[in-house]
Amino acid sequence: MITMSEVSKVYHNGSVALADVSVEIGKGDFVFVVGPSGAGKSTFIKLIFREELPTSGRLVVNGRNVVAMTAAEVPYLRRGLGIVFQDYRLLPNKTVFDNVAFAMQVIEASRREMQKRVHNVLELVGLRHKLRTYPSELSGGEQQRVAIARAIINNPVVVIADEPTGNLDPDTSWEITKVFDRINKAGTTIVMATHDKTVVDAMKKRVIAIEKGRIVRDQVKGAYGYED
Ligand SMILES: Nc1ncnc2c1ncn2[C@@H]1O[C@H](COP(=O)(O)OP(=O)(O)OP(=O)(O)O)[C@@H](O)[C@H]1O
Repeated sequence: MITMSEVSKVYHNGSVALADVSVEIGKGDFVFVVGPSGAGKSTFIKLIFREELPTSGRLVVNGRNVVAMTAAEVPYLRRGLGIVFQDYRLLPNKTVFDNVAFAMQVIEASRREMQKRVHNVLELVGLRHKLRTYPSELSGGEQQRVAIARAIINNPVVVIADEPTGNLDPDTSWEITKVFDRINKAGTTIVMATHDKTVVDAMKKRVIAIEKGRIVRDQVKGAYGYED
């Protein structure tokens, strides 16, 4: 699904965010990316959806060469990815239903099929009853559920999430993690950068730890491994 080979990322100001990273993430994996602040976790996520380009190295995502890709090809890459952020990024003037439906790539789906699909993903994240609600009327956890529904509406092969529980209390963080687990159990690869020790330790999934831009640990049933 994702193959990084000797990937480095140096920002314009000289900051070395990633140095010589090689890693393979396979279909159906559930991976936590952990590490101290400034270690390179967000950069790792940004490279996968080509928000940033590697300075050197090779990166293949869903069979696409992300480095050689033209700007016109980027939407095709992103169509195969679901992306979730810490701050939800919902459209404030659209209802829950419309936020999710808006992201749907309608090829030849009828309106009825489209509605069914939106209802199904909202059911999966536990928000079917909030269809006509606006984001400002939802709690943080509910807003993140909508963002996850939007991320999976096109059946992505991989869902990547950067600190998705960063603004949420511990109980809500756990609920959101369970939603990701449900999506993973249906076959979708999950890559989640997080500072959430409780969640990582409870889930016992693969843990990739990054420090100063380098992978220092890659465990199959890992733990968070830091005190914070
Ligand atoms: N756009 C940018 N321009 C310059 N330097 C950057 C940029 N983005 C990140 N950096 C630097 O690259 C390094 C890695 O940053 P990154 O955001 O990937 O870390 P992180 O592990 O996600 O940190 P945090 O846990 O605090 O979110 C840091 O030194 C950071 O200052």
